[in-house]
Amino acid sequence: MTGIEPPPLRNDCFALPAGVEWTPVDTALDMLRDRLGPVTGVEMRLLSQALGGVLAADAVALRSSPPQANSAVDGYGFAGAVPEGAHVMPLEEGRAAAGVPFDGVLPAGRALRVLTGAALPEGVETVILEEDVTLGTGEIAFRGPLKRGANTRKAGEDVAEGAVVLPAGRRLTPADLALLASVGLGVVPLRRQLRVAVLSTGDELVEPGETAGPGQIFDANRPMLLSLIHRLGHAPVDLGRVPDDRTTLRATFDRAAAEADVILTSGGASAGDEDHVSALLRAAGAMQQWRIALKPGRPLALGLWQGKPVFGLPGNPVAALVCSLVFARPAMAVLAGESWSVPQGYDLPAGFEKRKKPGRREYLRARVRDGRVEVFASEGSGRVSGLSWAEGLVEIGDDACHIRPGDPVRFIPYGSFGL
Ligand SMILES: Nc1nc2c(c(=O)[nH]1)N[C@H]1C(S)=C(S)[C@@H](COP(=O)(O)OP(=O)(O)OC[C@H]3O[C@@H](n4cnc5c(N)ncnc54)[C@H](O)[C@@H]3O)O[C@H]1N2
Ligand code: MOO
Repeated sequence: MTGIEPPPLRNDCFALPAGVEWTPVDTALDMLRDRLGPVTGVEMRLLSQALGGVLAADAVALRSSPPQANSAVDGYGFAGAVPEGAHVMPLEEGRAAAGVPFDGVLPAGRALRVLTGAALPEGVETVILEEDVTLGTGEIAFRGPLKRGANTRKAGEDVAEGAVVLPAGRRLTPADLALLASVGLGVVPLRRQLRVAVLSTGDELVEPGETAGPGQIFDANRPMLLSLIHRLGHAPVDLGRVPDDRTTLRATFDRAAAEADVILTSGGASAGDEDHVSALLRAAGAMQQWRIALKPGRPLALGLWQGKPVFGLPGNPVAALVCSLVFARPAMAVLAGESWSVPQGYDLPAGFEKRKKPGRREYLRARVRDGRVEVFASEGSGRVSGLSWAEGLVEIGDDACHIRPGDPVRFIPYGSFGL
């Protein structure tokens, strides 16, 4: 499995259905899900280096967990159940501890000292908690009833040997590492990290911290997109700022295609005189100008540059983030070998009023206060402060046209998008 590389993407993978003027968000998402696939190779990695990696194959338990029946408490073990009432049992010499099993068979009617995690020796089926026992000389006294199997854990009760514990496409969490370790997996096949090139376009852009002249603005999208990619578990490749000059942009695209698996650009995505991203992709013959029934984020240019998918995000920072979260995030996940996931939202009462055109999905910057969804004061797509003010997005459904305070609306926390 090591070193296997998947095939390149087909040239028409971003083509939208013919005859649909404004494509609904869900149709566009279905298309991405169906037409994209992993583009990254596979390597074996130690569990200690596997956090955040994407499983390239189902993880199968090498052994049951727990591997044998064992005690859930510190106490005394014996065979069978005991009825209600007082009981006295003679104590067997020795004990069973985790990792140090009792070497023998416990005769019926006798009790043995057992500690938490100890494999149950033959003859022990039930354990009584030490707090419920009076210890005498060579015997214990306690009260029933106790069911057979009380305070014990069955072999394989968590996972059976041979069971699939995690599916291919899973991005590993700290809890997943515990699960894999518990079933004996010390090495796992993981996808190589997806490399995502990020570049900003526009003559007006200046690096934050530098001196900006009149008419110039600081590049806000690049730090946002680079850190987003990092958060999503991919490897960001910073290709800097590119002026509105087609030769330089072409050279930067060539570099991006050589150094990365996917290219994210911002700015120049629509069809104006200086919209060089879409112009270049169009000239390369593999460009789709998506017309998605979505606000913000109408102009989204998708294409392939030397076989590498390009997401031409709109320049307005709010649209750039929304398009990244709604489209680029799931697409990059699939390219990285992850399984498709829909960000989990919560229906909560609106703390705002809004009218909108039906037939178009809208995402507003939002946060939850006192159980109600608040939205940012402005819907302006250049208002970066609102992105930072928000703690998530509220998704206003395609067909909604009038939201009144108290109506249920879907709030999707940034965390559900992986931020
Ligand atoms: N005639 C039309 N004009 C526009 C339309 C339209 O449909 N018809 N759509 C508007 C919408 S909606 C958006 S969004 C923008 C997207 O245009 P571009 O992707 O071509 O982006 P630019 O024109 O290059 O920039 C838009 C805006 O964003 C600022 N910007 C760009 N990059 C950055 C950055 N890295 N950091 C911060 N801000 C950035 C740029 O200065 C512009 O103000 O088009 C509308 N126009
Ligand atoms: O993409 Mo524009 O508003 O839709 O910012």
